[in-house]
Amino acid sequence: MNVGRITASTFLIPMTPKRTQQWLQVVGHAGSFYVGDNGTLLKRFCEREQQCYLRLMEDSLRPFVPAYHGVVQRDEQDFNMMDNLLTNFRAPAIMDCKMGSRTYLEEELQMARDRPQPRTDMYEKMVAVDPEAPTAQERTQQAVVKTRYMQWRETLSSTTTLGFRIEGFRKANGECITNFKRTKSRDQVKEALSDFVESNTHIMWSYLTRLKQLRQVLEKSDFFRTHEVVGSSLLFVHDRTGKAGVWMIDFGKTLPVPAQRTLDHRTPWVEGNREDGYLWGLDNLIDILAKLLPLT
Ligand SMILES: Nc1ncnc2c1ncn2[C@@H]1O[C@H](COP(=O)(O)OP(=O)(O)OP(=O)(O)O)[C@@H](O)[C@H]1O
Ligand SMILES: O=P(O)(O)O[C@@H]1[C@H](O)[C@H](O)[C@@H](OP(=O)(O)O)[C@H](OP(=O)(O)O)[C@H]1O
Repeated sequence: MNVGRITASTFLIPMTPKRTQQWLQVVGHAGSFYVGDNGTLLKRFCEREQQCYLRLMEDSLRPFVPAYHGVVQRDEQDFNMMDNLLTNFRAPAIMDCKMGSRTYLEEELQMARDRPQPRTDMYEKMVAVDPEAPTAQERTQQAVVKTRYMQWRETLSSTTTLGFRIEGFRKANGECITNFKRTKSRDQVKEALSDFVESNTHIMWSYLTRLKQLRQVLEKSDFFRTHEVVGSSLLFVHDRTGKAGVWMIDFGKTLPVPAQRTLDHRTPWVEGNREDGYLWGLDNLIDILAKLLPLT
């Protein structure tokens, strides 16, 4: 599904007479969401994502994902209905971190080999950041293949070196920052995280505690053990009342591995092993956040 990208925009759409539902999309494809009734969010239907949510509702990870409420139709299109994670926050700060050391599926790599489809939009996004990045052939074609673009994005940012990257955030004061394509080193990530939480140690502690709980649950989850989790994000939300939470979102590229196989999510990826580096990234994220706090 390619419905365009957004950098940051605000949707304040009243859905019920009783209460105004607030929602704001930090990053991701534009045009994929509607705000639903009673604190729900509708995301453009994706069967893979539906299958994941159905399984996650039965898994120990359930408290760490938005509750899933099935498929609904709007304007003759199907949507997955889930909880809007912003519902119980006031003017929240929101951050999207894309997890894992790889942002494309093994099957996408195979497809790119079998049927390469060079894209001009990705070439343009690439040269906008680094005019020197395209190869001579890409320059001639004025186009790049998607997996090559994704790999370039991974090495430019912290995806390859830390196993996660900050995609963007909105601070409690409404400021939106999405220019993290070159945020790569531990120090750069630290600085960005510190800016997001506005150096509030209470919020940092809350995030750290929640991430450690998530790690414990991930290490035991049947769902996680048996799925390649690619392009999924952690959504961080806090507000000025001191409330904070982190949830896993975006399972459009999360696939079951063949029966009898399992993943540990820390072993480095080599093509064929399906490893995604998710837990390695979470280890690094926890470590970086902990170092922002005194005496952890
Ligand atoms: N359940 C939710 N509650 C609140 N906000 C959400 C929820 N799901 C998604 N969002 C918002 O929408 C953004 C994009 O979500 P998501 O990653 O699912 O979309 P996508 O279009 O699949 O993204 P990508 O471009 O990475 O494929 C998130 O960064 C977040 O701001
Ligand atoms: O962040 P960027 O640099 O804008 O690049 C986009 C990002 O990698 C998305 O994750 C990807 O969508 P998927 O993860 O769904 O593949 C999208 O591909 P697309 O243009 O084919 O939708 C890319 O354009």
